[in-house]
Parts: sequence; C-alpha cells; structure tokens
Amino acid sequence: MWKLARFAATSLARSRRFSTAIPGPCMVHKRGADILHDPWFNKDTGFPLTERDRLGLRGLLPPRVISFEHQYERFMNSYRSLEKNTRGQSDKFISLAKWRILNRLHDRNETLYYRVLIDNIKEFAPIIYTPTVGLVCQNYSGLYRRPRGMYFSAKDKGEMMSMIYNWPANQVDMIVLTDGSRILGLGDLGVQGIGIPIGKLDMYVAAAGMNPQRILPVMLDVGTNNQKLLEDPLYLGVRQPRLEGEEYLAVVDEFMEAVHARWPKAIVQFEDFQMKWAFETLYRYRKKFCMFNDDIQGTAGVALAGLLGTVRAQGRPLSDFVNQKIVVVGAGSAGLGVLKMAVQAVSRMSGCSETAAKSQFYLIDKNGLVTTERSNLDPAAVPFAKHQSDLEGLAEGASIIEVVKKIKPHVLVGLSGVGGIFNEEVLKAMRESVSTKPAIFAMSNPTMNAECTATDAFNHAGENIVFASGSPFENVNLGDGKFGHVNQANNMYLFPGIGLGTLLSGARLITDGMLQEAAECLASYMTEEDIHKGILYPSIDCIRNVTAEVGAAVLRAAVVEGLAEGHGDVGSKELAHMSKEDTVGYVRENMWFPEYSPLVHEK
Ligand SMILES: NC(=O)C1=CN([C@@H]2O[C@H](COP(=O)(O)OP(=O)(O)OC[C@H]3O[C@@H](n4cnc5c(N)ncnc54)[C@H](O)[C@@H]3O)[C@@H](O)[C@H]2O)C=CC1
Ligand SMILES: CC(=O)C(=O)O
Ligand SMILES: [Mg+2]
Repeated sequence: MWKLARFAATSLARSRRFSTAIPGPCMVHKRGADILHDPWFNKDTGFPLTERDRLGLRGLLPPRVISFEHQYERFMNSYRSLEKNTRGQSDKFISLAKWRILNRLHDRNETLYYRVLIDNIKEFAPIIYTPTVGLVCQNYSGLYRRPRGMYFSAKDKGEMMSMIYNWPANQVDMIVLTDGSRILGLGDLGVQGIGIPIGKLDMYVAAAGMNPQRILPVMLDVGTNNQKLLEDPLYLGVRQPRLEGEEYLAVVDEFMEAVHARWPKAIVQFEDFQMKWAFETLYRYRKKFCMFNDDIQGTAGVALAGLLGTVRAQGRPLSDFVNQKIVVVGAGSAGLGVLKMAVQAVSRMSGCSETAAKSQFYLIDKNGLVTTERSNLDPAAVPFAKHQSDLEGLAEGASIIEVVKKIKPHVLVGLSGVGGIFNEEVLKAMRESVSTKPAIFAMSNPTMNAECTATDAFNHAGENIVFASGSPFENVNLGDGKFGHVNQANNMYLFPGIGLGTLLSGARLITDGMLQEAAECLASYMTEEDIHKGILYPSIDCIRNVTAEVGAAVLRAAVVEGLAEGHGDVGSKELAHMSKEDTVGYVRENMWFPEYSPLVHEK
C-alpha cells in the first residue's frame, strides 16, 4: 500500500506532438458538405486533395491545403490576439470571450479542439472546466448557439427508450448526467447546468483519452426551483417547479433503463445533483448499473489523497493519519462522502471499528457543529454527528471559529459552497493548530465560492501551511523569493481514471474497492520531496499520466474482485495476466489521441 509511483512530469501530449506516423483509417457514412459540418470528421482546410476528391469535397474548400501544425498555430495565434485585445476588460468578459473561441472550435473541428486542449491543459482547464464553466452555466441561455449532448425532460416520460436512439453514435462509453439542481456552489441552475457534463467530458477526453465520438453529456430537465430562471424569457428549460418524490425517480429510472437498453456497458457519472438525490440515486443504481457519483465518491478519493499527503508533509508516518484532527465544513454530498471514505481509511489503518474511527472528525453545516442533539438531522449526516460525551465542551451548533479554537485541528476542509467563510479570524485561529504544518482545503467551486483565497490563507494562517483549493489560484508570493504552493484539490484527478479503468476492465459495477484503489494510487503519486514542499497533487500538466496510473489501479481492482469481463479484443484472462506495469501500458495505449485519420467513405 502507498507505494510511490511517480511518472516523469512531461505530458504525453508533448512527446507525441505532430508525429509523422499515419493513424488508422476512420469510416465515415457521409459525403461532401455534410462532412464539413460534422465536427467529428471535419478537418477544415486540412483535407488532402485526394481525400477531397474521394469525399466530394473538391471546390467546397479554399484550394490550399493547410497542415494540422499550421492550423494549430493559427488557432493559438487568434487566441493570443484575443488575450491582447481584451486586456483591461472585466474578468467575466475575458473569461467568456476565451470560452467562446474554444467553444467555436469545439463546434467546428473536434480533432483540433482536443489537440489544443490536451497540449495546453493547464491554461485551458480553467476555461472549459472550473471556474469559467460556472459562469457559462449561469449565462447559458444567452450563450446558447447550438445543442451539445442530449436533453431528457419531464415532458419525455414514456418516450426515452425511443429517444435514446436519436443519438447519432452507435456506441457510447461514458455519460455524464446532471439534473442541474446543485451546479458547483451556484445552486439550482436548471437546464443551464448542461455546461457541467460538457466540461467534465472534455476532461475525460483530455485527461483519459476517452474517444469523443463515444461520450454523451446529458441533462435531465425535471424543472427548476430557481424563480429567476422561471421568469427569464430566454430560459431554455421546462418552466415548472422540480419534480419531487416518486415522480422524479420515475424519470431517472426511465432514463437509466433506456441508456442501458441501448448501451449495456455505458458508464454513467452522476454529477451535481442536490444532496438528497445524489445519495438516493447512488444507492438505488450502484448495484444495478455501471455508475458512480462524482461529487460523493470522486471528491472523497481526491480529498483522502490530500489528507494523507498532509500527514506526510508533517514528516509523520502515514499511520499517524489515525491521530489527525480534521474539521469538515459542509455536510452535503461532498463533505459526507469525504468523511465516509476518511473514516473507512482510519478504521482500516488502525484496525478499530468505524464508530471509534469517527472520534477525530468534526462536521459543521450551516447550523454549526453537527451533534446528536440536533433535531431534523439529515439521515446521511447522522453517522458523523458528535455525541455529547465527545464534545470537549463544545455545544450543538458551535460556530467554525469556536470549533477551530477548541479543537486546534490538523486540517480544516471546506465543502460548504460558501465563499469566504474561512475568514481572517478562522484562518488566524489555524495558527494554533496542533499540527506542525496545518492544512487548509478550501474546496468549494467556483473561485468566488472558495471558503478563502490562497493569499488570505497564507497571510493569515501563516507561511507554514499546506493549502489546497477546488478551483485554481496562483501560487502566493511570500517575498524573499519564497512562494506558497497552491494545490488544486479537485475530483478531476480521479474521475477520468475511474471512468477509463472501469471501461477497459469491462466491469458492470463500480465498487468501493475500485474507488479505494483509485484514491490510494493518487495518494502515492507524489514524491517525499514534493510533499515536503507542500505539493500534494501533481500538476495538471501531467494529468494523462495520473489518469493512466489511476485507471490501471481501478482496472486491477476490478480484476481482483472478479468483475473484469474484458473490453474489445482483450478478455478477462488476459487482463488477469497483466503485471502492474503492463496494465498501466495497456491503459495508456487505449487513450485516444487527436490526429487526423484518413477518412474512408462507407455507404
Ligand atoms: N473540489 C472538488 O473536487 C469538489 C468541490 N465541491 C464543492 O463543494 C461544495 C458543496 O458541494 P455539495 O456537498 O454537493 O453541496 P450541498 O449543497 O450538498 O452541501 C452544502 C453543505 O454546506 C453547508 N453549509 C451551507 N452554508 C454553510 C455555512 N455558512 N457554514 C457551514 N456550512 C454551510 C450546508 O448545510 C450543506 O451541508 C460546492 O461548492 C461544490 O462546488 C463538490 C464536489 C467536488
Ligand atoms: C468539482 C465538482 O465536481 C464540483 O465542484 O461539483
Ligand atoms: Mg460536481
């Protein structure tokens, strides 16, 4: 357990840039202008003359053939010009302008889009993913130009089994599904939440090499309780309050049945569902379909890896995790998922019961410290409520500052969705932490909703802290040539590997064991040297390497549990015979990489 498995930090993408090897052919059932209007096949000015002849494209394009490298350079030049031309404008204006130029390329030419995304992931992830994707969802109705993904609404009841066949691809491997009810920390955004599945799936392509022809973003529009949206004349969703109870579940049931009738092995990632439905749907489907909830399970693994990193950062053995005092602020799907996995880890490490393992953890929600005194406590939070005997003088509903001052925790985790609640007083109180290297995880998204900024954390809690946030912040200049390192504690380090590992294993379920292996793999990724510098997670530049390792860990766990049925030509026996290194190589080889393939017309 916890072996170090670090890879060279160079991105796979860079080493493969513009290789001269000719990729295998790609079958296309269209001809002429239809191909130019299909972003899966379109090469714009990059179609060679022979292909233009074969596919009926001659005369439909300017005569000069432009190479992929040249097209790439041309796009990056326009992107840089846009950066120059928008200087001085508001951050919102600039972010949306950047998103628009990337989105236009996505709509036009997927190969080029994914190539620039992979090669520039550190720069572009904050645009196609958090934080800009939050802004895009908030402004979606105004930004909308053309559809992407599928929309199933409350009005489609009884029709979904046939609707699913409207999707043009024969095979779908990965679906990200939302009902828009809790988009990042921005609340109920109804149909506008579709931006999240799109952004997550872009990360699947960039980080895991999922084939973009086999992914599907889905919005389950069951209405919205956001009054402002219901009154907005531009709103594109169903104008009704959210379905509740059995009516709601009937829609999700029908969707899940329809998906698996057409694509029995498609993996469904549930994303940004409000807590009650996040837990309910996870328990309802996880033994029946290949699915997981990213906010509960993906976040838990990433947070656990970070929490274990903070133990190593203190120069202590991992076994000391069982003694760490951890305060989690936010008792929603993310906070409770983190607590559940962390408690299981303590119990495993110390050999004690999960009840005993809970004693080091403190949970705070919008009503303060969660204790057994609380009436109307959500059933999912009950296992983590503190008993009277463990309160150490704190009262039910104690505030964050009261808890931090009393407990002096090693780690303060924020998953509340409330920007700035780790205020100056709370951060200063963390200076009294019992840890030699206190850790602050402000994990809420997008940036405005982070519990504190990186600068405030280092300024108020001290230069000695370990800091992580859900959305990216710049490293903090501490003067004298020193910098406070900012980690990005985001489930993007796990969900691509969970999806890819599961796909290649051919497993029909995603078990706790597979998720635990994913978390352990991420936890062991960093070297001692990095960890001592406060670097808990790898740079996003090497996310394909991280995903290859995580994917292999998930695949091997599926083999161990006897769930791996194999994928494509590789059967369960071959998977079982692969060494760890072979498995990583196998996962890596199966990552799709954007290159123009020769197109062959097939009737
Ligand atoms: N970094 C990452 O990878 C991830 C970050 N998140 C972020 O975590 C946040 C929460 O997500 P969920 O748990 O799904 O939301 P949720 O809505 O299920 O839960 C929010 C929780 O915060 C509590 N809360 C609200 N105001 C509070 C206050 N003033 N003080 C203390 N607690 C307060 C609520 O009582 C509730 O328990 C979101 O901003 C989301 O973007 C979620 C998943 C992954
Ligand atoms: C990162 C993520 O999944 C969230 O903020 O909801
Ligand atoms: Mg999420």
